[in-house]
Amino acid sequence: MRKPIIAGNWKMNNTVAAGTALVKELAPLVKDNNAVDIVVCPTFTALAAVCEAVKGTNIHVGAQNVHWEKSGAFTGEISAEMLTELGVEYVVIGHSERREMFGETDEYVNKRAKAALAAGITPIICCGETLETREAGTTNDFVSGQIKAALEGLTAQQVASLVIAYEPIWAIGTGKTATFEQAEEVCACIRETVKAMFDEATSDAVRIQYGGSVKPATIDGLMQKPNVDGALVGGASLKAADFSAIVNFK
Ligand SMILES: O=C[C@H](O)COP(=O)(O)O
Repeated sequence: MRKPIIAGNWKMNNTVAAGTALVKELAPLVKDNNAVDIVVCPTFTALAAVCEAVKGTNIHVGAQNVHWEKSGAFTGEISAEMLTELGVEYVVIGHSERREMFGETDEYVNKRAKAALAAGITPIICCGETLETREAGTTNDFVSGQIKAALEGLTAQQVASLVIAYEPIWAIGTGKTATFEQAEEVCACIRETVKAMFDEATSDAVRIQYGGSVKPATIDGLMQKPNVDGALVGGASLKAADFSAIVNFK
């Protein structure tokens, strides 16, 4: 049985003050929920303060990116060790915004995932198609290709421990959630891809989230789908009332 995981990707939102205020408001609203792994992913600058603010709660902290090298001349980058030092347990890797705006490639995604795992951080590996790809009818092939590249060279044990987020690009920040059936179809395809690359035990264990305009009104239906194990939430994770309603789905 896979434990659901719901993560809030704050993207470039929330200062230290706003981020700590948000988790302090969120904590009492989700404190009795031990059925879900709850994660918030602040900006780099707010990580230390948010890690401190969630101590003693059931909220975990993720970063939004990580570099694959341990240290060196990589201006503007952050290593896995710098994250674990703060208490960061998860990292979002290969988000479509990074792929579209910051030159993120499948090769980088793979290197980041390996570095995170080596440091004991759980990667949340993002994949998802554009509207053009969906309309061309090649979504499953495209997403499957992203997953094969991202997981190349990892062990079955590592893959079983990580999280994959399926986020159709056309549904991100647009208010257009994929239908529950569309989400399920691609999440099932991702699980099949993992099974073909590794084995059934690994594909049964890996957790797959859906992301893209997830709201309190849509989470219950999504979570009823057998291959959807949680959500990666953007906009709705910025309000404690909305995010807690999503985390506390029925
Ligand atoms: O990482 C989160 C996703 O990009 C979803 O964002 P959204 O919920 O604002 O559509």
